Amino acid sequence: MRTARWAMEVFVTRRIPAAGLRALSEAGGCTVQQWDSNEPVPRAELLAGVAGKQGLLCLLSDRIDKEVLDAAGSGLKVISTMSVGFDHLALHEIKKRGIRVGYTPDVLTDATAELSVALLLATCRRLPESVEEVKNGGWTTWKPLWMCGYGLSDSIVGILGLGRIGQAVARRLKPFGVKKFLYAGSHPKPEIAAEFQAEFVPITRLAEESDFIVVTCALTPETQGICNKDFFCRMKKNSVFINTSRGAVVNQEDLYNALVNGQIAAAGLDVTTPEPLPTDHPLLSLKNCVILPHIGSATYATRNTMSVLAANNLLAGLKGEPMPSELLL
Ligand SMILES: O=C(O)[C@H](O)CO
Repeated sequence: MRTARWAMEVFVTRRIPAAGLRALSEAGGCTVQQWDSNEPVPRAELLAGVAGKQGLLCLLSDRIDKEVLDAAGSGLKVISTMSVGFDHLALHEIKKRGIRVGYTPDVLTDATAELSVALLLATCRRLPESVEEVKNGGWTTWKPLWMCGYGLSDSIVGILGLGRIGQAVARRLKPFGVKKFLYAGSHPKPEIAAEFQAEFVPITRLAEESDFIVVTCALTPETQGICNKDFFCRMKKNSVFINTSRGAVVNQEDLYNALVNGQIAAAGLDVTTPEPLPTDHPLLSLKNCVILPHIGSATYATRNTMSVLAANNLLAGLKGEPMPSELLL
């Protein structure tokens, strides 16, 4: 634990990039208490740490629910999450208490879109499997029918959730020769979709017609488990499924069955339920499933910028000023 002298009190739930902590300490006027570790704050420490604080800077791995809000007490004014996702925050309880929320959209869009494309290519061109074959002696000679996968050229790409990250993915995939973009979501976005000549379709059609599906939607009650048995059954046998949003958008048992039964060709996941995925999880036994440890936004520059934005959101909220990125509840 590290403590510095300020007038308002804030709790920071993890070791964050130095730039973010510096932004807090240079602003003056607060006392910062931090769980100064790379590992998540234990629940008991979170409940104790937040007690009596006016500000909370948290991460997507911290569940901020009624229990935490009660432990904080009525003085808590601002919650600033160093993430664009906010499904870990009990927004209904937060709103009831009049607490303001800051988050970090935009600054991680490029990094996350880049990782989505990397994961898509790694999955459809079987990169982890191929690297493994080189190491284990499976590479005996050049073979016409060996390690073949699927390419983007002339393909149909379906984006589930054409938000900031979905658009940035489409923008990056277009030069690979994608024939057509489809998108599904809560409503059509004709002006945005025009850039990619993307067609708004029901999710069932997205599943049926896409060669590649990239999930970039937010996790909400509406999207929870939306990629389920029915969805995977509709997908083409040679199609590839990519998820860089939140694990809970996918019914993982249904995905496992789709991969094992050859209903779809492959899947690439940067997000799972739970995180971390237990090392004996069935999905990890599949060669046609590439799993990354939620590294969408993990560039040094992006994480620095996220931490500074999270700090600035917190400070602005504490001062009663407009936040650089406030989540409107
Ligand atoms: O919600 C977020 O900020 C992302 O998932 C982090 O990569």
